[in-house]
Amino acid sequence: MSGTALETEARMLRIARKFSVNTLKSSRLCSEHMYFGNTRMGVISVVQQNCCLRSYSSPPGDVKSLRSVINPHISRIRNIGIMAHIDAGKTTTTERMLYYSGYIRAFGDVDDGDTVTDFMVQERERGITIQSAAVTFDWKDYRINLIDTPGHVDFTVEVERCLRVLDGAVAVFDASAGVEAQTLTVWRQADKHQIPRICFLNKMDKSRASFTYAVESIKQKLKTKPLLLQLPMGEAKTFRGLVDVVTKEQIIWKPTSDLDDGKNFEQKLLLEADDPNLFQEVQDARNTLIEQVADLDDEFAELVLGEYSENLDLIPADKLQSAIRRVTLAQKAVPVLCGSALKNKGVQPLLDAVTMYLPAPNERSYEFLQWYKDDLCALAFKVLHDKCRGPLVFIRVYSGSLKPQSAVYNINKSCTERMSRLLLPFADQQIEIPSLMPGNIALTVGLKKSATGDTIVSSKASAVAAARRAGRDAGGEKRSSSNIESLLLAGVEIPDPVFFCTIEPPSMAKQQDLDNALSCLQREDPSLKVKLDPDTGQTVLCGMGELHIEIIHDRIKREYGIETYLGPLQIAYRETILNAAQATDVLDKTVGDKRHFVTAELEVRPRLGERATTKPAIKYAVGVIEELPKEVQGAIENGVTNSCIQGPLLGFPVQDIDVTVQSLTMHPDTSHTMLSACVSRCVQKALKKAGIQILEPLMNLEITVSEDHLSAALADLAQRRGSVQEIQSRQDNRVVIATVPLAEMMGYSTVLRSLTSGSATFTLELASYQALNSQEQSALLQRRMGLV
Ligand SMILES: Nc1nc2c(ncn2[C@@H]2O[C@H](COP(=O)(O)OP(=O)(O)OP(=O)(O)O)[C@@H](O)[C@H]2O)c(=O)[nH]1
Repeated sequence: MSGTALETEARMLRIARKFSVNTLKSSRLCSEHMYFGNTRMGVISVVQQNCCLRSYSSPPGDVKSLRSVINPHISRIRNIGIMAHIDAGKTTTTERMLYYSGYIRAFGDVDDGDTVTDFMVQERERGITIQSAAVTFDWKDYRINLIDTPGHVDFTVEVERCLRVLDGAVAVFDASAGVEAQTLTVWRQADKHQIPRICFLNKMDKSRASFTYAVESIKQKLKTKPLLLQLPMGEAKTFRGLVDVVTKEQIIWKPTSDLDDGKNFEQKLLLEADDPNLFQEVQDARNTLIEQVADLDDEFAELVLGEYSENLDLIPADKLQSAIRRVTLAQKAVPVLCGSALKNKGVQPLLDAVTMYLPAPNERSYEFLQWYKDDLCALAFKVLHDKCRGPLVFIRVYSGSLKPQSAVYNINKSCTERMSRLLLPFADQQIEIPSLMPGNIALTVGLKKSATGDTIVSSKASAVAAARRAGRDAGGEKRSSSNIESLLLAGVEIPDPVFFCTIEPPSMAKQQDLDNALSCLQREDPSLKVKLDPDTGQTVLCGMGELHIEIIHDRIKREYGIETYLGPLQIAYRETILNAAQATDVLDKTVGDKRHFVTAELEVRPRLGERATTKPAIKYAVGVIEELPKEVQGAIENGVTNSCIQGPLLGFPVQDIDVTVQSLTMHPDTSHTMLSACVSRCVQKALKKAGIQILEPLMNLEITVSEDHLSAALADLAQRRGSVQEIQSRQDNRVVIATVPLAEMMGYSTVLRSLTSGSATFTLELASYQALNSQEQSALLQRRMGLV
């Protein structure tokens, strides 16, 4: 056998063996990743041969169809996210989806730490999803790109980033808890991105599961119209199946004697004789559904009032399904399904609903796409670091196409990069493909500078052409360069971190390694910020929560082998101004034979009533902007933005200010760097004059606690400057809704656990920034100066 043939066979054996492994215990980041050949032909031949190796284990049933579906028709693609509160069952549901679609031979168990999508060591140990993992699989004739998103609020940015590339989402609920805090947060994020959703009431087998309660909480808390497409047959211990309200078919899972994997179920029309009460319930539910849909969809209303007005029973299932699809896509209502992922019930109908009711990529509209026409526009939405192949970047293509071995241009980084390979992330395998078409998602190899959230286009010329179109189509309105840039970007808004701490390597010799590790981690996770403390020269980590920083610390140790020391965790305060103030600054420097001369006059003003932002609004007095070339404007904007990164009092970011450039004169030889420096100094002067107010992060806190421990939790909250807004009942528990300053929440999880014997859970989410009173502000100043 030739060397190549031997290699191919070895590869085939490895592939076959890998499919037969029931549990995927090794970390996939370090494991050898297999390629199915470099060319399309290679893909076909290896897959065909592999299909013959049935004695090892059959590969996923549909792998052979890869030949025809490397780039399925856009209408057959579903880019779907699964979102929910922590522990609602997203990972378990994903595993079941992969199993039923044939991409894994046995499902993993979150509790045993062997799932496919939770693959980082920390995720397996802690049983939570930290980084969203994108997984591709086929269900019937559809390509599903599924993204499992994290439930912990420290990783909200991960959720936001995923929502950007999704066309639809499945919201998973614990049927015994209904809508929980994090679901609400993610739901709002999905509203912001206008993502059509379906709801899956999971855990119907749990002792306190209640379909009615969960539906009611969706109605009340999410302020949406649930469309009940299924009714459960039994609840808790008696939960055994579902009735499809649209088709009136009952689906009952029947375990075989040796296996209860949920593959075996009976689907048949529900007859009155089977269960008269249930039959009537389904009949009523179908009529209600028809009325709801007719209220929301004119086309369907015509059918109901016309052809079928005499007998609603005669409305064909496919007409009702099409109407449900239209109202779901228009986000006028949300289909609701139910099941138990753990007990293997309800996941196949959920997959059918995903393909039936959620949109294809071409059914969504994205504003930025109009500027690209048919040119490539893609978004890098996730970066992984593979020890052998370097950074792997997950990309979604919106328009145009992507090919391996080609150069692409990153708008955010203003650089051209070369991409060597394109891979489809099929379950835990990656399959090399020759091109990626609009609407699809893939992994790229070779992009070294691209980070999560970057927009990728075919070339600089294409970016310039798009910018020109965006500027030209502005309808006479003058847009600043940063406005045009934001129009072109498919990127994600990253909230500012609320916690920070210093991080030190064990010795100076390891500093370089630590810097490398941190820059890799930052490319993966843009919510992690790293900066250098200008006074002490120490590296500072800024993150979204205690858990976030803890995980980063852990990953540096495990993945990069560096034992680091973290300083005490501190709060990321903000600074703002109390009054308007003006300042003038003059820079006059001669470097070599060049004279750099600038005079700048600026005014700073508090911005009222808008969403808190650290991005200063930059304005120009009448007559100033007309005279300024674009590059000079860019340098001024740079200077203003830089001066707001570190406020004059404690060095925290400055928020909510307007800066007006009142006059500016400069010598023609002046460099842009000198101009920025002068503007920056002038803003700092004005800020100092305007009076600085320190702001602290105020958090929304939701504690779910049993009645017996409620008073202990409330007493503790009072000590933390907490303000209780509402106490709700949720089944046997109480839910405390409060706001509390983040500064009072250090180590809260440990305290709450001991106060409530581990029975309470909580979620914490940034609400706003509130002003410290003068006593608190001077106490903080003293602490920061080391006086107390
Ligand atoms: N009774 C019951 N338990 C379930 C069901 N689905 C999941 N679980 C359990 O609920 C726990 C959380 O499940 P996961 O799948 O990790 O939930 P998740 O939403 O992915 O959690 P995070 O990634 O941490 O946000 C595990 O102990 C599961 O075994 C279900 O249908 N019924």
